Amino acid sequence: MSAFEESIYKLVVETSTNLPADVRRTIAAAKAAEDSATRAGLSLSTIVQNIEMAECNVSPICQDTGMPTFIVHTPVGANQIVMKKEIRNAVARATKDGKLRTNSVDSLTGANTGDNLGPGTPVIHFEQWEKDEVDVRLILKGGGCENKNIQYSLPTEIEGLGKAGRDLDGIRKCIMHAVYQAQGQGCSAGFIGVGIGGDRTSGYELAKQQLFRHIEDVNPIPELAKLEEYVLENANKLGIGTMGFGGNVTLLGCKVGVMNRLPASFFVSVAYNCWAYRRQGVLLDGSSHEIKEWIYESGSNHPMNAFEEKAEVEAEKAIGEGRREVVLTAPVTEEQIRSLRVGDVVILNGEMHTGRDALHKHLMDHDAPIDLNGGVIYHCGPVMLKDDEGWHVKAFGPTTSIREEPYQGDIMKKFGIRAVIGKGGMGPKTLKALQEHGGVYLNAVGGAAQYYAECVKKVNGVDLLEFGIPEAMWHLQVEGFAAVVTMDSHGNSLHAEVERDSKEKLAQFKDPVFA
Ligand SMILES: O=C(O)C[C@H](O)C(=O)O
Ligand code: SF4
Repeated sequence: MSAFEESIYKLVVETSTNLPADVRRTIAAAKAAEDSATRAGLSLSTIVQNIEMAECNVSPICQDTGMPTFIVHTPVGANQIVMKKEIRNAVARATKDGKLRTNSVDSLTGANTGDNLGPGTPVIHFEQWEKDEVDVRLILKGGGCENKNIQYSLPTEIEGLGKAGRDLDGIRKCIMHAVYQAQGQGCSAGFIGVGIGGDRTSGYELAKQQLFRHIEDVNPIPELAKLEEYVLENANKLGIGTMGFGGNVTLLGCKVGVMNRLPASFFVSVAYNCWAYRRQGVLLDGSSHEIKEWIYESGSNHPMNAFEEKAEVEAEKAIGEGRREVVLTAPVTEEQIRSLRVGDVVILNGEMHTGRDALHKHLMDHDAPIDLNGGVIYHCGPVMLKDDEGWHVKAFGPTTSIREEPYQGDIMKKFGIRAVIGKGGMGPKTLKALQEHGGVYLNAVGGAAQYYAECVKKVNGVDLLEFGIPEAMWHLQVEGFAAVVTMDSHGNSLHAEVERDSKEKLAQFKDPVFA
């Protein structure tokens, strides 16, 4: 393997497994700002613990290792064709080693290429510069937060905020709304990059580029520096909180860039990134292609002090403060499920089955490959590796549940499923089905892929592997899998409540600020 390929491989592994110091500092500050006994506080403890486990296990922080996006600056005359080939080789190797999930899927057939290579993946942008070194930056931005990106075309009318004109105040309203509409579904607390201007394509690109800035930098354009500061301070007043559980911290960073536009267009493009803000970069020697320096301060040597004992003490404190903890072993009964209420913490033992987009669609008009009566479905596309002894779980966090809203209620009834685990919550159709059928929705901590992988004691089997590793139906024996009841069989939904409250709070930002 060439030195360039080796350096890129190191960059991929570091980006996927070790959150940089600036991100860690920001998350640690969020944790300090949140009452540790609340749902949001407990989730932040889990997140912190997960970050340290990922570094220690050299395994993905989150199971969704995102769309690998490289920005490469090369000296004039460097062979970019060879570099591109070697970047692709490094990505395929990192996938084979379980550092990246198999994330490249044929858009029409759904077939997974298995190595992250395919038309359009990975994304590689080249630029020449008049320096001797090669600068390679990588961002791994997952699908759940990517789905929460949003683009506004000014002037417009924004729900809760009224008219947004073609000025700084209109831009302010777009950004506040962008944070609101993400709720917890992009694994808040998140970071946003904003692109003002451009066309629809370059505007989004500019927004994503902002995510390469250092969290602690200050925007050189004074108006934009003020805007960033304003958004960061005020978005946290929306009360959405970590995972959309409600709380003091909703946004961890806001970076705004600007470019020219056509006279007729005025786009504000927002790229939403989850707390699992995985971006790193390397500066390579121009001739040896060895790593000279890392662009972002390493997360190693920045322990976040989340030792297991401490998280346990916090969990006990939370329970002491009136939160119920219920231990359940799957399969579960209707009676057990009907006794659960929003706010209860469920500790699950026994077998669970993964199922996401392909499986839900499939189950609508096919039989289930196994008996699901009293069963637990986990919205999760894990990272799995196979060796001589069989399959092993490498990362096991939840995926965004709302995508299954059209199917979930029907499938629960059809197969007698009693519990669904995921993140971000589900809508009215599922809530109604939970009530009629006797079911529960449990919210796990999004992105906490190492934390949950440790709960898996055995891989019992797999069905529908032809859907690809993330979409297959994995049957897994778990122990001590903790999740919070956020939708119960009595018609209560924490998600609906937080959305309602935050919508009311959004209205306080209606009046002009940057006149
Ligand atoms: O695909 C996934 O595993 C998760 C996705 O990033 C999500 O946030 O829903
Ligand atoms: S699951 Fe959450 S943390 Fe992971 S990529 Fe998706 S949005 Fe990010």
